[in-house]
Amino acid sequence: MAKLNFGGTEENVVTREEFPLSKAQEVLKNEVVAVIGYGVQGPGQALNQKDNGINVIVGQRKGTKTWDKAISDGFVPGETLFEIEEALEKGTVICYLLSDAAQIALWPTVKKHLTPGKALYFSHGFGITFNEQTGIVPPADVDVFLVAPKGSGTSLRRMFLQGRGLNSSFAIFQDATGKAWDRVIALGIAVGSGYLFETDFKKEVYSDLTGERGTLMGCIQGIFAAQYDVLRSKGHTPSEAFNETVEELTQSLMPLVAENGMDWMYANCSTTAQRGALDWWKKFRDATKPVFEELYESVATGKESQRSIDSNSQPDYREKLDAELKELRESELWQAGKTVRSLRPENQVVEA
Ligand SMILES: NC(=O)c1ccc[n+]([C@@H]2O[C@H](COP(=O)([O-])OP(=O)(O)OC[C@H]3O[C@@H](n4cnc5c(N)ncnc54)[C@H](O)[C@@H]3O)[C@@H](O)[C@H]2O)c1
Ligand SMILES: CC(C)(O)[C@@H](O)C(=O)O
Ligand SMILES: [Mg+2]
Ligand SMILES: [Mg+2]
Repeated sequence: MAKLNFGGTEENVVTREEFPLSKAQEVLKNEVVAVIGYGVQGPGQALNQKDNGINVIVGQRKGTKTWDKAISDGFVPGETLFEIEEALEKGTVICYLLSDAAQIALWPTVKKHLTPGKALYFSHGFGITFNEQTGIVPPADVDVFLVAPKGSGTSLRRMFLQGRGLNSSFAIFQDATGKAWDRVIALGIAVGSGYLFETDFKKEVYSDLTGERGTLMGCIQGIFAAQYDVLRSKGHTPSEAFNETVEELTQSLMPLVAENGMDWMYANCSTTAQRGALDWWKKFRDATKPVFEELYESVATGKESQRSIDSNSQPDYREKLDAELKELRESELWQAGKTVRSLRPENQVVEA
């Protein structure tokens, strides 16, 4: 494993030079990788493995939309697409990619098929770390590990098709066969990871739940809404408020941050903007830090995982989720965004 220096701290990272795809194919040549669940990560990971020449099968409930999606993605019923229990029986590696809440209900069935020497693969530390809430306690004679792509399953697939990889975390919880390391790294490469960063189950789930509730998703919507509301209340038009809050950020400035860091983005803006941003960022940090502390505490005490389990186990959770997403979509901010997005050249309808 390569040791890389991250701002002064050395960490273990597996690179594709060290563990090329040919090595992953060799390690997995006698394995049947059963991907259970075909939501967001399922398709990305299953298709990337298929394209990488891995013997991958999908386990889904027949008659569901996702079963049909797996067929349209090229999985063949009876050959590479099976009912969940059949796939569990055939698989030597079980990639458990149902939603975290759904993993609880299916666990007794999965456990039944975890015969000695098999591997149980997660893309999250959730089920194992919060096992008092999930009841997921694997038998001692199977390998248990995770590869958690740090991004959406949609991005995992898109970046793979572009010939790039998405960074993933990996962790081993249990090495029963003595081969867990080779197996997890081979799977990490096979699902389309660029680089694999070492962690443990608890750290992965604590950071992941914090990140998605925080800067990645929850916080960003919160600060967008706050700035947009202030601009609107001061008489700015929706388009001006949206452009100044979201469009410029995603289209112009974040790509610069992604390319070369925050200071470089700042340096490519006016001295006026730089002065203001340098004066104000610490105020925003100090205002939000207590909220992040509260969030981390809520994750660490198991409150967030319990809330996720409770709400996602309701029979009508999908309808409730859709209603909340609709409220967001129909808010003035995102309706203004829809019109602004339609003006991008790639979204212009060309008159015949
Ligand atoms: N979504 C992502 O991009 C992402 C990224 C990194 C890690 N993860 C992790 O990967 C795993 C899978 O996440 P996901 O977002 O793909 O899952 P998801 O929420 O999209 O659900 C996956 C599948 O579970 C099925 N499902 C839901 N309830 C079910 C039930 N009761 N019985 C049987 N099947 C049921 C759904 O139909 C779907 O096919 C989770 O552990 C998640 O935390 C997800
Ligand atoms: C894509 C995310 C937010 O990183 C993932 O953690 C998820 O749960 O979907
Ligand atoms: Mg997550
Ligand atoms: Mg994540």
